[in-house]
Amino acid sequence: MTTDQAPSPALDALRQRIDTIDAELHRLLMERVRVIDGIVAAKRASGADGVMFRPDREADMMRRMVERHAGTLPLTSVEHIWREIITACTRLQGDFRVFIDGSADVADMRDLARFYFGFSVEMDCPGDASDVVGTVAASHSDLGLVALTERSEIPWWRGLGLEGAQIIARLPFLVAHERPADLDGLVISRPVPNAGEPDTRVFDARWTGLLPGSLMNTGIEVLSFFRTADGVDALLAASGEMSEADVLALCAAAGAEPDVIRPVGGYASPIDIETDSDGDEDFDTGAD
Ligand SMILES: C=C(O[C@@H]1C=C(C(=O)O)C=C[C@H]1O)C(=O)O
Repeated sequence: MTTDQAPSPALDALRQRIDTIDAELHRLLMERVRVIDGIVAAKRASGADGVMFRPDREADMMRRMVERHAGTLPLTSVEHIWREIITACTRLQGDFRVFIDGSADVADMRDLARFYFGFSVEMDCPGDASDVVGTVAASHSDLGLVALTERSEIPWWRGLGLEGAQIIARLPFLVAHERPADLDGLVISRPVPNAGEPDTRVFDARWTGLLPGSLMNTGIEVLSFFRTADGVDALLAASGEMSEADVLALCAAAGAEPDVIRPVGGYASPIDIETDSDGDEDFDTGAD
């Protein structure tokens, strides 16, 4: 018999405390769902239909979670628990599927989808990233998950647009050197009703010539690019405070003169949980 099985009043008392906490957590979860019922009614009354995810609200919730977190429970475990809760609560408002990009590593892509959208959501793989974009654009409220690679085999973002499928989130949202489900990806959906201004805007930009290295020094991030016969198709991310004209001017100053620049969505800025604004390592991510 191990010590653990030996009668110990102290251990019994602690387990009773865990049981009480679990019952309270469960009670609070059920109470949360009753509040969601009210949110469903309020959204219906305001005419909201289609995509029920509200990425800007979720980003705020996650930021507050990071701020209040303390102790040894890895922050990414808390994140995962909340992702399961939020997705379950969103599905109660209207069901949806997640279409995943078949050109990425299957295991990494499934991990990413399961981490953010839980284990009960239906997943499907219609093909490559372009197929995901097309399938989401033709859907009522489904989501797409596309892997971000620096150099893309296809300019899959050409099918995006603010009226159809667009970028609504960037993953992982909590950034750490080592974390579970760490594939870089973008979430795609049809327009989110009453969406706020994103921290970062994303553009489809095309120009003739090379990709100037100095573009990255302008504050613009090249999320991905595709080389055409005589130029570049790029997916560019810029601060939400920059206008389309600002982005165009920065590109031109760096030596790329886009003849096409189109907004294709945006996202809440991911949070680096290893380095706070002072540069201190503050959060336990569960990494070795
Ligand atoms: C509850 C809402 O809908 C969704 C579910 C959320 C949740 O469970 O907390 C948060 C944002 C939305 O993605 C909402 O819009 O507030």
